[in-house]
Amino acid sequence: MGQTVRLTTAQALIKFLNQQYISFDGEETPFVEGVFTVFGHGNVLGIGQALEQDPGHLKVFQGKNEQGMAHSAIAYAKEKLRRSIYAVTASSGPGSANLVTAAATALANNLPVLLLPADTFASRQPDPVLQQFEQEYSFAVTTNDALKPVSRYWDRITRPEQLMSSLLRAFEVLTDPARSGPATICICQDTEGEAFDYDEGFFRKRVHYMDRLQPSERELDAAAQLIRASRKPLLLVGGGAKYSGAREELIAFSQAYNIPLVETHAGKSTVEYTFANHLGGTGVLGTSAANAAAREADLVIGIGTRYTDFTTSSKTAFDFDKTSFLNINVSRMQTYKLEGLSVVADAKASIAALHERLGGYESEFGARIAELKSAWDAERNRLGGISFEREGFDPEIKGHFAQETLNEYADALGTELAQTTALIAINEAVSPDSIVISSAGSLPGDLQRLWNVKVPNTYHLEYGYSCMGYEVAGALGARLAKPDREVYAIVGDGSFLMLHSELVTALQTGNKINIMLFDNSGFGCINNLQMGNGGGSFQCEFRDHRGAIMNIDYAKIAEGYGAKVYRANTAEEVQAAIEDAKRQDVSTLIEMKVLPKTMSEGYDNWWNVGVAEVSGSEAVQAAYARRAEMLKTAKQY
Ligand SMILES: Cc1ncc(C[n+]2csc(CCOP(=O)(O)OP(=O)(O)O)c2C)c(N)n1
Ligand SMILES: O=C1C[C@@H](O)[C@H](O)[C@@H](O)C1=O
Ligand SMILES: [Mg+2]
Repeated sequence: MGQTVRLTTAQALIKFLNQQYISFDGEETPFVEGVFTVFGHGNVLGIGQALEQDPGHLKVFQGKNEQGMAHSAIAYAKEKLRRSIYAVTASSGPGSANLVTAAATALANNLPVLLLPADTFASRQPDPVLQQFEQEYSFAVTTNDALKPVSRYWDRITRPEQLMSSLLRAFEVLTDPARSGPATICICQDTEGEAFDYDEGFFRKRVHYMDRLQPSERELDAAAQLIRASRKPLLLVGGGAKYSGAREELIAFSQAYNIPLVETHAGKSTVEYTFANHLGGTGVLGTSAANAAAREADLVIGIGTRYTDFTTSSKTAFDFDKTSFLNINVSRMQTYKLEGLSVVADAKASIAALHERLGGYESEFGARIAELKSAWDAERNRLGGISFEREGFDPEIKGHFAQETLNEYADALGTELAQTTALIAINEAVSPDSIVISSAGSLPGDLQRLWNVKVPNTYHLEYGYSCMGYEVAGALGARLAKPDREVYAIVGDGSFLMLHSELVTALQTGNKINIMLFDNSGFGCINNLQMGNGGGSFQCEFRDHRGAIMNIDYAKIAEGYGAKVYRANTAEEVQAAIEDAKRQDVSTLIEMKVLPKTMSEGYDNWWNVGVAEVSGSEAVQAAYARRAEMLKTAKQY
């Protein structure tokens, strides 16, 4: 052993974080950008002391809610294509518990984040320490154990020297594209302040290489053979393609062999929609063009996709009798799906290598791609110009609300604005390199279908966990990653109510975000789901104890925090507000009252949801029968 340096566990942690670098395609950059903190007794005297004494290059932010700040950290990593992270420290007990949702969000989306919740005392001297719940069957169980199932790596530090092996393992996971996710290191609150003579070698600069996993010759031969045998292959672009930076290879491949390209939420904006062969989002929230191409395809080339239910319309989007799958993914597990041919490799490297093997090949899609795209573009135009009528209005979500109910909403909210019209107006008004971010409710569907991307990597949807409350916090993370871009959080009233406290952090730190608040006074998409499956309207509208539709002044709330706010209830007002918001340095909120049932829906999609098998309602029985019929056409696994 060489020289040693006497540090507390927390000081050693911060020193180590400063020395981690990532190397991707030959470019070497620091891996840990900073630390989000909510201090409590569990971490302020340990990690807090260490950061106050010497943060090194780490930026330190004071979060307002542990889940919120962890969402900011996750969004930052997503925007940085997983090549840079924030750490998040929480105090023990409730602070740790608040991290669970965020950890699961990171896990479902394969996004790296280092979680550092404090734990109870290693010595157990003060037990029960404040916030220790004393599980009777084991004092070793603490709130932090709830993070185990939602972490890619989890450890508890009860002695200072344990930190060394733990951190090495955590960073091995955080920098591995195949297993990227949350690494959680829980440090006992007394241990944080305990000192140890650390080997100085532990704090030397360490470079983590994110090498591109190359496909094998066998994989490439088999894949090329499969494509050559296909008449109508389809490129399905998932998040892995985006993280790998495969845009140019995908465009060249698609162009060379006239193969249409469709995308998942995570893959969206890897290739801009202005590319001629791009048919938009696929699956439950897909465009008519993408879903038609998927049904016609006899080979799906899935690139970095998890094939979620939303992507596959619960395994009904394809004609499984004739369609095969070629799955390119750095995760071997993902390549096994849908009986696909596995290529366990990096997307960019694989597409480039396959391109070289397909000379002379051409798909049989011919002019069909342009035909599908122009039909969809016409439909999108229609959705951008929906105008509400007081009589005989036929909303996109049909047969749920009678005209009187829609009129009641128009009166209560003082609006006639349709959601699709508002969203397309926003798409046209923001500068094309802006980042748009969302995660839950009905807006992801409209975004997936209607948000036309002109600049690559400008669409940020957390739809692995579809966690309400990600939008505002995520916008802050995206802004930290791209400080020169405008960032727009596209958020429903329900999601805003669930969690928006990092707006205060954005205002406090001068990191401008724009919140586009769609207020339809309710959990709109869930109301659609219940009513679309035979139910009534039950507990999803925001009505008060007298049955009146609630009209909440969200703009006033944001104004109270210090944001610049706008109220915009027509497409023109929305666009004018955006123009003014662009000129602001401060964070903004644009409140739009939109009518329920005016989000987009349909286009040959299906979602398998758990309809009641037994019910006194004929409508529910009918919904159950429809589901049973659809399941007959679905692939079972
Ligand atoms: C944390 C969390 N809780 C519950 C849900 C289930 N859920 C999905 S969408 C939704 C309602 C969303 O309402 P809002 O944000 O107003 O969007 P809208 O559907 O009205 O556009 C709910 C409760 C979720 N996705 N995330
Ligand atoms: O339950 C859900 C239904 C989806 O439509 C929605 O987008 C998502 O947020 C969700 O959780
Ligand atoms: Mg709503």
